[in-house]
Order: sequence, then structure tokens, then C-alpha cells
Amino acid sequence: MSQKKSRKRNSFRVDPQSSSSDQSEDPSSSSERAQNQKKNKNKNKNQNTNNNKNKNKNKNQNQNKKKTKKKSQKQNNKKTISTFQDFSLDKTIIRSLKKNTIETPNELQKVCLPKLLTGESITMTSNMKSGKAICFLIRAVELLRKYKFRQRNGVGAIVVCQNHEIAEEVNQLSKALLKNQSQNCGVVVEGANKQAEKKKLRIGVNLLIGTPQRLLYHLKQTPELITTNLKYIVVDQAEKFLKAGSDFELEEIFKSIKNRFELSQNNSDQFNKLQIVITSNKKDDNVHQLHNILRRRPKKNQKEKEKEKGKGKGDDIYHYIQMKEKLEYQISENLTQGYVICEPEKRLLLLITLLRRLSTNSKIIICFNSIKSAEFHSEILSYSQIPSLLLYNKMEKLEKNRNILKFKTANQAILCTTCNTISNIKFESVAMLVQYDPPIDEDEYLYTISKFSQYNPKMRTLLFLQPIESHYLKSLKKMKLAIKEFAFPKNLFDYQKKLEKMVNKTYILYNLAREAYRGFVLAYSSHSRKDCFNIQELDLLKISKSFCFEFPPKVDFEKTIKRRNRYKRRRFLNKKKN
Ligand SMILES: Nc1ncnc2c1ncn2[C@@H]1O[C@H](COP(=O)(O)OP(=O)(O)OP(=O)(O)O)[C@@H](O)[C@H]1O
Repeated sequence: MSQKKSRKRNSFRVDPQSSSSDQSEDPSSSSERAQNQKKNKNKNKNQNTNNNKNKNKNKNQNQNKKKTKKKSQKQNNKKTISTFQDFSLDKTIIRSLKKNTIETPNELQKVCLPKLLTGESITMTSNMKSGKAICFLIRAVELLRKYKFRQRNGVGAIVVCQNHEIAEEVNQLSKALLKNQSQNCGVVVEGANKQAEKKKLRIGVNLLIGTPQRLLYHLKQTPELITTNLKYIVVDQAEKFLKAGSDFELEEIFKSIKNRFELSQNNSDQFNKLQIVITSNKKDDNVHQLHNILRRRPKKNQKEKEKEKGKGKGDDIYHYIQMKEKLEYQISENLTQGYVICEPEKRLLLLITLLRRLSTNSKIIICFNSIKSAEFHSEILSYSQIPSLLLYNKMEKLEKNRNILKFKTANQAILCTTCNTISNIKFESVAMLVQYDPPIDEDEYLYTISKFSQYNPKMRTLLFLQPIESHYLKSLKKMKLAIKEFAFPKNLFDYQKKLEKMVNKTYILYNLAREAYRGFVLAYSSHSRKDCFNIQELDLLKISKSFCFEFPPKVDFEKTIKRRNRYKRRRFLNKKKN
């Protein structure tokens, strides 16, 4: 019994190797053992396959879990980004956004802001007024805050705008966003006093907004302008630069910034670290390529490009975000759109005649292409006993609000303004919108008309065009707009000589007229639609008559235009050489 017990105990303890030694000792039980071994082997096999199956199951389960996690993360991201707090922006920025009635981010901002806030360079393409400026300005303010910029640190961010109207608009938005911050912003544009700008730059500007020529001037001629701490550059509405053929000015700006970095010893690599943001209202292949051109990357062979593609490194190290390809506007069917073709010298007389006939019991808005022009016309209308209100973005807030309220509550009123100013104000019961200077392009025309038709479906619109601007009309008609020609009135109010005398005698009026004339010509020369608005074809003698001058006054805009032409010629010759 003791032996049996010991065997039994051993059998529990024996390992597979020792069993082979047992076989040699007891051959009669070998067949049973072989069968057992087979069974064990089969069992092991089954166990292994089961294990493998379990492993695969686990793998699949893990993968599924990961997928569901990612999905839920994405869903969470979509769900969570509903307010500006979700971007973990500073409270002060959110407060100033709220003050400007910007409480929830729109679709574009939900996509672009996270990328901008992580310091990525991007190109944003989307419809007009879709919140691009707000998006890049939030990043600028956040960046200046983060690095605790002081005036002595100089410029931390630059925004390049195509014309002074856009620059002023961006400046207003930046001022609103920087209200609770210790950083400041400044604008440098053509037509403004250079010495005053230099003085401001000497004291220190953290967010610098400007038109390309004036920016270039200060980069080259103002050594007190500190750019060694620059972190961020924005090119706003890049398609307009390309349309106007002024992208070479952008290249020059980036070149001189690079030179400035190279001159300061410690910052030789800083140019490559710059965050560059490009915005565009239209999808354009050239806008897509602008990033590499501005970065001044050396051109690569086909082989090098293919090699990089294989490694997963493209030439494009920035994100291209396109929200909507086509602009969608809704224009009320009851809206009457019209245009009148008018010789330049008769524009003002036509406007006065029209207003005299129409202004009883109706509200009329007149859009001009520059603030100075709006100011002058408002003044000259009141001298001609047609009282009018004035409205522009740069105005003092109190006066601006007062004028908006006056116009909104009046039964009969005339408002002189610029296109950019009124685009975001809700005006109701307006009888007529007069576009004394045509909007920059068809899209802007459509945008303003559709905005107004929302609140004034039975309104009339009137576009003033000169005979040399017939191309503009063609492009409007291509968009299949129901725009018809209004007959030119036979008896114009004969007032020209009186007006000229009045302007000549009154010092304030004369200065206003001169500034308005200058503003008009500068705005005309910076038009992106060169096929429609060609400064070379503009008859300055006739135009000066519409500003109540007998002869064109002496103003220094020719210098800027000449300089621009010189740049273009040089660039054209360089291209030819290459
Ligand atoms: N999330 C938002 N909520 C409410 N209003 C907004 C929002 N984003 C922008 N806006 C308003 O829309 C208007 C247009 O915004 P913005 O100037 O940023 O657009 P944009 O796309 O840069 O226009 P542009 O076509 O002139 O380049 C501004 O008055 C701004 O206050």
C-alpha cells in the first residue's frame, strides 16, 4: 500500500521528462502512456489554438476599444468646442470678445483656432465676413500676452492688408480685442503722416497693421522699428494682392524681415520659426503657393520633391483649410438693382439732383470708397442744404452710436459712409442704397446688396459707374444679376460754379475736398480689379471737378503711384531675365 501510495504521489510530482525513464522500466504500460501522451499533446494543441484565438479576440477587442475611444474623443472634441472658453483662452480675451457680441465660435473658428493656438502656419480660405480676422487676431493677442510683450520689446505680430480701408477695419478689431491687455496696436498706411507714424513706432507698437508699401518704407527707413522679437505675420485677403499684381511687395516685406533677423546676431534662425497665416476669400492655386514663396524656400528638383514625398515630408509644412468654395448669397426678388453711367465731372451734380428729388420721406445710404470722401460729401451736401449724417469705423464711439441711432429712428435721413462700415450694422426701412464708388469687386457688391436686402427687401440700389468702368458692369452681368440701367436725368441741378466758388473760399471745405480727392485717387490706384479701374485711364481734371475744383489741386499721390510702377517694372524685367 505504501508503495502504491508513493507511486501515486510520484505520479503527481513527475514531470514529462522523468516519465520517459519510467517507460524503460515498465514496458507493459508503454502503450497506455503513448495514448496518454497523444491525448496530452492534442490537449496542448487545443489549448494553444484556444490561446491564439483568445489573443486574437483580445487584439480585436483592443483595436475596437481604441477605435471607439478615438471616435468618442472626436465626438467629445466636437461637442466640447462650443464656446471660446474651450480653447483655454485667457478670461480677458473672452471678455473683450463678449463685449463685441462674439460669444460662440463659428465653424471656421472651430477648425482654425486650435491649429493657430498651437503655433501652426495655416492658409484660411472661406467666404467674406466669415470671421477670419477675429480668428487670426485672437492668436495675435494670445501670443503677445503669452510672451508678455512691452512697448520696449517692439513688434511681436504684423498684419499686412491690401489697402488702407481693410487696415483700418483690422485696426478697429484689434483695438477692441486688446482693450483689457497691456499690449498695444498701431496702423501704418499710405496717405498718413510718415513722421507721426515714426514717432509711434519709436515709442513701441506690439501689433503692427499696415499696407505693404508703408510697411516696407518703415522696415527700410525706420531703424527704431524693433522686429527682432517678431513671432507672427498675417497676410490678410491674399487673393487681392495677387489680383492687383502686388505680391512682389509681400516678397519684399518678407525679404527685409529676414535681413533684419540676419543682422541681429542671435536671431538668425528666427525667420524659419515665424508663424505665417494667410487668409483668402477665394480658392486660388497661387494663394496655395504663396506660403513657400514668402518663406523664401529654395526651389527643389523633381527628384528631391519625390524623395521628400516618400518620407512623408511634403513641401507644404502648413495647413490649407478651405471652408466653402462658392459664395452663397440670397437677394430678395423685390429688390430693384440699378446703375447709371455718368461722366466723372457730373457725378456730384447727379448725386445732388437725385437727393433733392428723393430725400422727402425716405432714408438713403450713400457709400464712398474712402473716409475722407465720405466726410467731404457729407459736408458739401449740408452746404447745399441737404442735411446728412456721417458714419465711419474710425469715428469716436459716442458720436458713431449717436449717428447710428439718429439714422435708425428718423423717418427721413441721408447717411454718408463707407462700404466696410455699414456691412455689419442692421439698418431697416432704407429706401435706397447709393454706391457712389463701386465696391472693390463683384463679391463685395453681392455681399452688401444681400446684407441690405435681408432687412430691406423692397429697397432700391443705385451704382454710379464711369464710362471707363464698363468692364465692371460686364462682370456683374456675368453673375446673372437683375441689374438694369437707370436713365440719366435730363435737367441736372446747375450748381457747379457755385460749388467751386464755395470750396475755393472756405478753408475747411477746401482742405476736406483736397483730402477727399487724394483719398479717391489712392483708393482707385489700389483697386484689385485693374481691368475695370485703371488709374492710367482716369481723367484727373474731370474727377477734380466732382470734388468742386476748377483744376486738380497739388497732392503728393503721384509719388506713391510712380514708386509702385517702378517696382512693377523692375520685377517684370527680373522675371524676364530669369
Ligand atoms: N463667432 C462670431 N460670432 C459673432 N460675430 C462674429 C464672429 N466671428 C466674426 N464675427 C463678426 O463678423 C464680422 C466679420 O468678421 P471678420 O472681419 O473677422 O471676417 P473676415 O472673414 O475677416 O472678413 P473679410 O471678408 O473682410 O476678410 C465682424 O464684425 C465680427 O465681429
